[in-house]
Amino acid sequence: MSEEQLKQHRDAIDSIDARVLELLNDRARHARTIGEIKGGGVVYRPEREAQVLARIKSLNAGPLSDETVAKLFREIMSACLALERPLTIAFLGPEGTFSQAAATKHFGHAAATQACISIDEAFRCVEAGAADYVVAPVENSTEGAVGRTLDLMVNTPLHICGEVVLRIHHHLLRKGEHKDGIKRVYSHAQSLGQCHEWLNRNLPAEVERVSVASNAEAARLASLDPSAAAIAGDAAAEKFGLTKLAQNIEDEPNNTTRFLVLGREETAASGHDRTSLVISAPNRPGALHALVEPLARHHVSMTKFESRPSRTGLWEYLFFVDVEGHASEPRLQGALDELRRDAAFVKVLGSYPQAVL
Ligand SMILES: O=C(O)C(=O)C[C@]1(C(=O)O)C=C[C@@H](O)C=C1
Repeated sequence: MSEEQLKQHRDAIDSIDARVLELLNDRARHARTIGEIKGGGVVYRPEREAQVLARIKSLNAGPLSDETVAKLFREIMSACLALERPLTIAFLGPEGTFSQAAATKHFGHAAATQACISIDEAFRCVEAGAADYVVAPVENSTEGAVGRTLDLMVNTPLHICGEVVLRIHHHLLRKGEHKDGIKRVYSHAQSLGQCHEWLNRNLPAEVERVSVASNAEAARLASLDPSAAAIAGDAAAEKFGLTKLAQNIEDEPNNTTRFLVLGREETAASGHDRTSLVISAPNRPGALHALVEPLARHHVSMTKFESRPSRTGLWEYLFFVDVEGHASEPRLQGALDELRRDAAFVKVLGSYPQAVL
């Protein structure tokens, strides 16, 4: 390509950038006015954000991929929302955890993130109004449910307002380039589980596996201890200046974690929603069948069913159920009315848009 052709295309890009900039600020002015109309009320509208992103994907004619344009618009909306009022998102810290990556994926980079020492603390922070939303892991495709998040949802006054699905890549990290002399590997118990086979095959049996509060904490400890390594993701590696001795060491190639977003308000229907419930059945034959039967009869499809001891000291279980649709839809209302009549305990944890990104 000649210099002349190159210049022509760069001139075209310069003039397009000027138009894009003008349009972005036009959009931002509208968002700021919307913020004024909201008059100090709730600024974040998950159902509207999901609709904007879904529309952008459906309008997209390429060559940029649907995923790429959605990510760009995610950031544009994040910046527009920050003009209305900047949000603070509580997550299980320290900085560099997958929970923080999930928070940024969902709210964009204009939202501030607040590291908390535990999932309990992150919930409390939002319940007390010290942060706007909490992002908490709820299930991993390899390791299953995150029990603490499920337990906290039973009693919290917060409502689920969104979900984030994050692809999880783990790396073996260390200060320095050498694999020799590793005496222990730090990581979160879930991550040690997700890399169990790889560790068996690649590290001597005497290397101790030490579970710590988070992957980022594991990376911090490994950065201080020359005889240690950590299993953690990219963000933690970067934050603590660790070298990747081995990449993508998760046993399951499609290792993903689903996070829930909770806030103090309920969310309106977006048209493509999910509802999470927790139900408990009396301990008698056929009780469980009686719980799910109304869902089938009202044509409500179930996308998750998870049981968990109720922690009352009795031998009873709670069932965490996800269904398609919003609790305000008539078919779901019908099923919920029947459930409330028959079950020992029913709580709607929230209706929220299904993940778009
Ligand atoms: O539509 C709104 O309510 C807005 O505030 C605008 C906007 C956007 O940038 O599109 C920003 C924040 C909301 O969470 C949803 C959408």
